[in-house]
Amino acid sequence: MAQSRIVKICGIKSEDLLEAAIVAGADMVGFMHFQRSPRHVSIEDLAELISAARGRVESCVVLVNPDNSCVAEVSALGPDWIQLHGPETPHRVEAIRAGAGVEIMKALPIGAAADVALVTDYVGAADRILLDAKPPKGADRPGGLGTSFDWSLLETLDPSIPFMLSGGLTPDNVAAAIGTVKPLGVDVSSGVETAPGVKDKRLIEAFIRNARAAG
Ligand SMILES: O=C(O)c1ccccc1N[C@@H]1O[C@H](COP(=O)(O)O)[C@@H](O)[C@H]1O
Repeated sequence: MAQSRIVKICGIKSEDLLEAAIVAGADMVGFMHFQRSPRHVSIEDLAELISAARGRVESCVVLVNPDNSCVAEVSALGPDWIQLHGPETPHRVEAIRAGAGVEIMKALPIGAAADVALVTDYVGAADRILLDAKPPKGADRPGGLGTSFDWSLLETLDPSIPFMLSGGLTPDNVAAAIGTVKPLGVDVSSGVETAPGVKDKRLIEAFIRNARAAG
């Protein structure tokens, strides 16, 4: 039987919103641990959120170019996944994966055909690939900016590579994204918020409903 499309709601900061995402049918939730993000949560809050998610929905902690002590501290909390959203090389991803003992999702920025060509370097280094919009020069963070990229760039990607899609997805465009790109899953943060870092239950429900309806 074909696996249904994975829907990830990222940047959750409270148990209330975690509960809303679970009830709405999310497969995966993401928690940011990156000081410059408006969705940053502390290690103490991560511990609470991961334990509240355990056995109900897959949890994923998003880190940006973490050092080994950060990876150890986060993996000790027992998330299902760590998402690496910085400039980590394939070699560094492999090293983190070997030491962390949790599955690793590697986010890769896409802005041009040359970025698509780099994706294969990470296949085998990470357990899953996430393709996100390349941030503009001077952006203060590498993701969570609510900007999308030209999905037609992915026409040159090896079709045997499974990947999740993110970058500027919203309840209004998620069905078109799924129809066009046919990703393994979709990931959203800004598109289910009313302001940076402020998630909205109704937008979360609408995103999941529209993603499921797209098949
Ligand atoms: O959300 C952030 O602030 C963030 C900071 C640093 C790295 C990644 C971040 N977010 C992730 O970016 C993608 C796309 O987000 P959006 O839907 O375009 O807002 C997603 O995985 C976020 O969790």
